[in-house]
Amino acid sequence: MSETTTTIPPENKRSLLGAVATFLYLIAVSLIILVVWSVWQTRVQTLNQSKGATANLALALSQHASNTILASGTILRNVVREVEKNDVRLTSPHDLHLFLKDTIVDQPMLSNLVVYDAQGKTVANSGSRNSPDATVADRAYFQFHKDSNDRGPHVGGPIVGRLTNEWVMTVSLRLNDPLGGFAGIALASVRVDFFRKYYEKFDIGNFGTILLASDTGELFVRLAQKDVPVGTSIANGPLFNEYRTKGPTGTAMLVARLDNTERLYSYRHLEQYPLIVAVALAKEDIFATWQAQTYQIISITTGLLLLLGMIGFRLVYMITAKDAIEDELRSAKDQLQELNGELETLASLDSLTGLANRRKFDGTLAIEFNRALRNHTSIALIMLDVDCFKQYNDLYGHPAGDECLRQIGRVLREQGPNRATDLPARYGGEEMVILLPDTDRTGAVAIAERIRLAIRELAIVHQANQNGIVTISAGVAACTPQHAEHTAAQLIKAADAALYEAKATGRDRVCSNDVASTSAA
Ligand SMILES: Nc1nc2c(ncn2[C@@H]2O[C@H](COP(=O)(O)OP(=O)(O)OP(=O)(O)O)[C@@H](O)[C@H]2O)c(=O)[nH]1
Repeated sequence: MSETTTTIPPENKRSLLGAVATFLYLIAVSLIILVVWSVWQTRVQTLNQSKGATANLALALSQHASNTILASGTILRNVVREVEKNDVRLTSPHDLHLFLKDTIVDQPMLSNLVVYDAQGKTVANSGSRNSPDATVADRAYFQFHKDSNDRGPHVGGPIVGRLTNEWVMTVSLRLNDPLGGFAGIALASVRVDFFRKYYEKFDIGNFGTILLASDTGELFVRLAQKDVPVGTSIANGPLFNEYRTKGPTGTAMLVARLDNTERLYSYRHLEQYPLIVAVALAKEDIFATWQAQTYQIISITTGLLLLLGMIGFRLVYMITAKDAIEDELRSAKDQLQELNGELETLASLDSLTGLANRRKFDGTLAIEFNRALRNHTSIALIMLDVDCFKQYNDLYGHPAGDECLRQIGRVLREQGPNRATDLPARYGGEEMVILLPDTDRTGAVAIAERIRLAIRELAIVHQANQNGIVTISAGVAACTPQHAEHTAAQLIKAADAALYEAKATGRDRVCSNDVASTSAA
């Protein structure tokens, strides 16, 4: 029977398991790399978007501050024009007050408009209160205009307005007398609160901040959770360090000293005025959504990795189990083959004598006869029969007869075959045969004679037989088969005829015969 099951050598099984483990490991590592990469990319994107948003807002707020100052400057220019039409010293304070009062209407950013003379004393203001003895000669903006011919607006502060008592940013212009000499200043007080209210409209998260400061570091506005007084100096803080080292615009992640919070700052120095605006989003706010998404992704990835691990274990288990089942099947098949072999042997054996049975003999005779026919070799057959066996049974009983046949069978097994192809068999009853392929008549007769003597040597007592012991008679036939001339049946017939002759001529002897002479007869 041919082997049909495909068996996998153990080293191949090990390498298959190794390949499965490596494959799953690579999938897991790739998944982790992919997740880390995508999480990192999202973080970079989030940071870049925030950088863009804060930079844009800083630009918009710097524009707003510039426009506010520009508008204040335009108003002041009208005042200057009005005052310089005459000498400031000749201007009527009452008329000027009315003019200033008219001018400030519909200007919510301004808390006051004032005209000061060359000594820093108030000529007129837009408000109802006046302090004619008070002087601003000590204020920096007054000193600036006194010392400079510059006719552009000067931005100062933050200061608390003496008349309005509120924090303001000052925008001022120089007044000249007709000869070009210093005649005083016109000043607009821009409410710090105006900026604050505007900044409050923007969403800067829970911990973000917007600030407006002079470029020397004094705060006008700082919109944040923790309140810081107007006028506080942040000149030595990280934002101004950044501004001093990196230039007029920039973006940086900094930790504020005022509240110890890490923020992404975008700052911008106004192009024309000595002011800096900065917008900052807290790192905590920027990455809040990213962090939540990252936790979700990590949970899903962990789930996927666990699933992958379970699939891997299942796969390895299945491969191992398949191997075990294959091993079991193989061993069952081997056992089955062994049993089949045993059954086949049993089916071809005679149970009493242990010789081949009639079925086996018939099959072997057909095969060997054809082989002899093809190869032109001789084939011989010995047919032997126990002498007076009927009397033996009658005398000693059937069981004794069986035992006698068993002993004769053993002699045939031990003495009969010279070669592997020789076949001793029980032909039927107490008749036995020995098939001798590639053996001629002389050789077969010699074997038959040897067996006859060996059975005599058993010396099994048989009172009813001549000599008082069990003997056999044997008929031998042989031939070199020729096509269309000889058959196996003829060989049997010739051997049987020789046996008949042995019996007829006195038993305990071997007679031989030719197949040809038989078929001729
Ligand atoms: N005990 C036993 N006897 C068997 C067995 N097979 C055949 N016999 C007996 O063998 C005897 C054969 O007797 P016969 O054929 O008359 O010949 P014989 O008595 O041997 O006389 P010859 O052949 O002329 O010498 C019969 O009595 C069968 O019953 C067997 O398996 N066991």
